[in-house]
Amino acid sequence: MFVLRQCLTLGTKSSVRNFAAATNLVNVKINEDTGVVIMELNKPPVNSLNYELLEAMHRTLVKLENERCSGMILTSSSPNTFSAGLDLLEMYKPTVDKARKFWGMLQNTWIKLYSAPYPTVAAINGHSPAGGCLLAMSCEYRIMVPKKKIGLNETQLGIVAPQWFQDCMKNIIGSRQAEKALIAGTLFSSEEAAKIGLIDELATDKEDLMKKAHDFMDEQLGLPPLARSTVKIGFRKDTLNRLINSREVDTKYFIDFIFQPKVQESLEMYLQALKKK
Ligand SMILES: CCCCCC/C=C\CC(=O)SCCNC(=O)CCNC(=O)[C@H](O)C(C)(C)COP(=O)(O)OP(=O)(O)OC[C@H]1O[C@@H](n2cnc3c(N)ncnc32)[C@H](O)[C@@H]1OP(=O)(O)O
Repeated sequence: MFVLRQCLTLGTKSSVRNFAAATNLVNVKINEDTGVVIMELNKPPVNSLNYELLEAMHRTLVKLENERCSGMILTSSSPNTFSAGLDLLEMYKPTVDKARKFWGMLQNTWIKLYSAPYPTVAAINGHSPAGGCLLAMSCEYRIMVPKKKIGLNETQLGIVAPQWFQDCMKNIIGSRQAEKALIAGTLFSSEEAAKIGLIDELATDKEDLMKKAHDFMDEQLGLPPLARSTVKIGFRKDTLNRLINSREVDTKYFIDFIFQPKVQESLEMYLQALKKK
């Protein structure tokens, strides 16, 4: 299988097709021979997750349900950042309608990604704070380049990671470690994240990252797909259902929270600090 994949990625026999995407916010390529898809986030400079990027991801995930997709590798075209998390401008002084639409699309995208039956790998080629960490945690396996940061740092911004973000972290690193990390809003270095199991493997560089992602994919493709996906969904269903059964409450909580003057103040200060950097 490994040799076959090397041939395919070296291009001798491979047939890689670009997915016709409605926008260039995501680059999507499917290997017609293996069915493995690479979804590359492409919203420079830092892949901040605004409505349009989330919609492009969601549209792709829906489309993959009808393609012969055997697995998906999620990565980024940015040299330094996997994703900077939610676009702060979506939360800073929005209208209620805009905030509601944005949050609904985030929920939609997460539900599709977290419940994808095929194997999913996050090839984390840069920083991955907050919503970026959520995307990575929603995949089944995480590989990361060295000396970058990952974590749910919301507390540090004066906001709170929603329950489903917290659940994803608990499911990966356990309740005690997650509680400490969430209260402090810890951003872990790649190396620290590997130690606590927030990421599964370290890679030396982008090339090694993609090689390791394909290696994991090869292992998964050797397993009976129905048994594999049944176990995966079994593990994830409580976390999924917790959000699916309370989407409206979750949205209301988000809106009530971000419209508080103190929260808007914190966001304004954080945005200014980012601009001054
Ligand atoms: C009850 C519910 C309450 C709310 C729940 C909210 C849940 C999740 C929250 C989030 O995901 S909030 C987002 C948190 N993200 C961060 O804290 C990361 C902030 N960014 C950074 O730390 C850095 O940008 C980086 C990712 C480490 C990359 O550093 P780099 O030096 O390469 O790039 P910068 O110069 O800092 O940034 C370039 C450019 O992008 C703008 N920007 C960065 N991050 C964001 C963002 N998340 N949203 C919007 N814009 C962002 C940054 O201001 C720069 O802009 P310009 O100065 O070039 O205009």
